[in-house]
Amino acid sequence: MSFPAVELRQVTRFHGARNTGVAALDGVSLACPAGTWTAIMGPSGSGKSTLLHCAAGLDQVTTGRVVLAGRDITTAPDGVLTEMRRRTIGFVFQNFNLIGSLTAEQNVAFPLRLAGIRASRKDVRGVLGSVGLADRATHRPRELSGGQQQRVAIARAMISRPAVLFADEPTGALDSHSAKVVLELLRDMVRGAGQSIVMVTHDPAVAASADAVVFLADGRIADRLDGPTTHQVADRLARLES
Ligand SMILES: Nc1ncnc2c1ncn2[C@@H]1O[C@H](COP(=O)(O)OP(=O)(O)OP(=O)(O)O)[C@@H](O)[C@H]1O
Repeated sequence: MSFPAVELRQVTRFHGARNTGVAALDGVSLACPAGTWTAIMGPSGSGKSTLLHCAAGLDQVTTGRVVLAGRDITTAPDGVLTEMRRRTIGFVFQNFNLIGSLTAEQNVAFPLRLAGIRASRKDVRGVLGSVGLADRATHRPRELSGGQQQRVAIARAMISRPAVLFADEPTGALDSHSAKVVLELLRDMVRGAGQSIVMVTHDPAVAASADAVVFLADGRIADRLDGPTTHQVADRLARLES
């Protein structure tokens, strides 16, 4: 892919009236190159979730443009966005968002089924195997630990080979060992398959797994670190929060 995975051009997102409302994003321009992992950080209320939602086409910008995997989605109709959600982008959330009544393998196959594609059992088991859960294929979410559930969610995102994975606090509900496993899987997606990740996190150690960290403050990009260390990230964040 020669174009950025995600590009925001002069994006604003107002909540409420334009003059009196809150500018959750206020002139944000950002290009995340294909095959890279970008972390979004910033104080509470700085616009991280809004940025993720606008970039993924889950929320509409007030002004500016959003280009996702080379396609301008700013005013794309619902049908196009739905299609992109099924084929081009994947999501991993803090609380896993698995379907409780389905087994691990049924959860993994679910997005493809929605897209009218029948995933072979071999493919589904293969992806579950790659996240270390080959022996848990027929377990339901309640029979799995938090870390295992998040690995099922990652397998579900991997099976359609999305160009861009959006992750919202993907390790927020996990212990440190499970978090490490999940971060290694995300790293494999970027390194092995050339996929791109845009991730919101509050945790400097998690952000340091990314290739770059973009810091927001009051809806604007306030800082950026490339090749970050945990210490550098914590230091920059503390400056923004002080
Ligand atoms: N639906 C909404 N209506 C009005 N204001 C909103 C709405 N959604 C978000 N905001 C405001 O926009 C700003 C950015 O919110 P956002 O959720 O993007 O921040 P955040 O950085 O993700 O925060 P946190 O770290 O606390 O989750 C905040 O001031 C918030 O109050």
